[in-house]
Amino acid sequence: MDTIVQTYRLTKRFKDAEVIKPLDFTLKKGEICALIGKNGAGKSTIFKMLSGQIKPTSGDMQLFGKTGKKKARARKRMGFMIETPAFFPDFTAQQNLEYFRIQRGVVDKQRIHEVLEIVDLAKEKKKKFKEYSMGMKQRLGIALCLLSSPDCLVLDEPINGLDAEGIMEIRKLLTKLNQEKHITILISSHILTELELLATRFVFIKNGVVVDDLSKEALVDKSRKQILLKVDDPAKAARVLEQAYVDLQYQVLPDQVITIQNYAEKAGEINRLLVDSGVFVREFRTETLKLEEYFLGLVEGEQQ
Ligand SMILES: Nc1ncnc2c1ncn2[C@@H]1O[C@H](COP(=O)(O)OP(=O)(O)OP(=O)(O)O)[C@@H](O)[C@H]1O
Repeated sequence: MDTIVQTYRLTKRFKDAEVIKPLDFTLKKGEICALIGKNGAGKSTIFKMLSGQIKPTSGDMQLFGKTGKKKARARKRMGFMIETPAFFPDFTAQQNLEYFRIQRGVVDKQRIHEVLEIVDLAKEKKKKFKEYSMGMKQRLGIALCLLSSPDCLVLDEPINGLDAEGIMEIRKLLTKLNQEKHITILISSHILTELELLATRFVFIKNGVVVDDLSKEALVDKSRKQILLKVDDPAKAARVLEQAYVDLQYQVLPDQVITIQNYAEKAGEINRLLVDSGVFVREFRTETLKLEEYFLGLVEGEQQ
């Protein structure tokens, strides 16, 4: 079974507000899938529907290919960290995990030591939770998710508020879980750059709608350099360019501006070609597309 999550036209309405519009989403085995959207976009609501914490208003979903009652058993193969786990501040990390191990019916006592090793907290297991840094607290939360040896982790903003070192540690940990333990990961953030180095797929969400869904390769592609030119006759320029380059990707923008996405290395040649064809080129430059700005444009904007 290669599909871990599949939703079909899943929606959620709170009173008058439809906060998740019909959502068709697939999470494939082995992915580290980042759900990116600003606060209020609907990330937690999607995760809560997946975890069973809240009921969808309409639509359906399969977990590990199961629906109906079998879905509940399939859900046990997933570890969710949606809200900060309610650890006891005066308990040590080990005592906290022991409490939840019993509560969740995990039989193997040894598992506590295993998960503390995995999240690199074994040496600090006797420290009280309240003495932990933010990053350590988050890693303990992930350890708690791992107690039941899940095949998939769903983590809601686990690096929110962490410093650079904390973010790097979580990134290292999640990469290790994915590559060595073959755990599929669905993770959310409101900042693309936090997950840019970690995820293998990026799903952008705005006002409860998926506005883009890109592989890592496609994302890297979008961050390549582009050519920006300002000409007197954009239609003519476009004709000349299309004749010269069959697979040219370009956009004609307002103010007689044309941007070319996939030929930055041929900037000089393109400039010459246009001039030789009688196009008056007023401005010509290559620029690096600011990925963060581009995607902020995608996920920000007025709430509907
Ligand atoms: N229980 C609720 N009752 C009413 N509205 C809710 C409820 N839960 C969430 N919402 C609304 O649904 C929308 C989506 O919220 P959600 O928490 O899913 O967003 P998010 O992308 O996870 O953002 P954040 O990172 O701020 O949690 C928001 O407008 C929020 O106010």
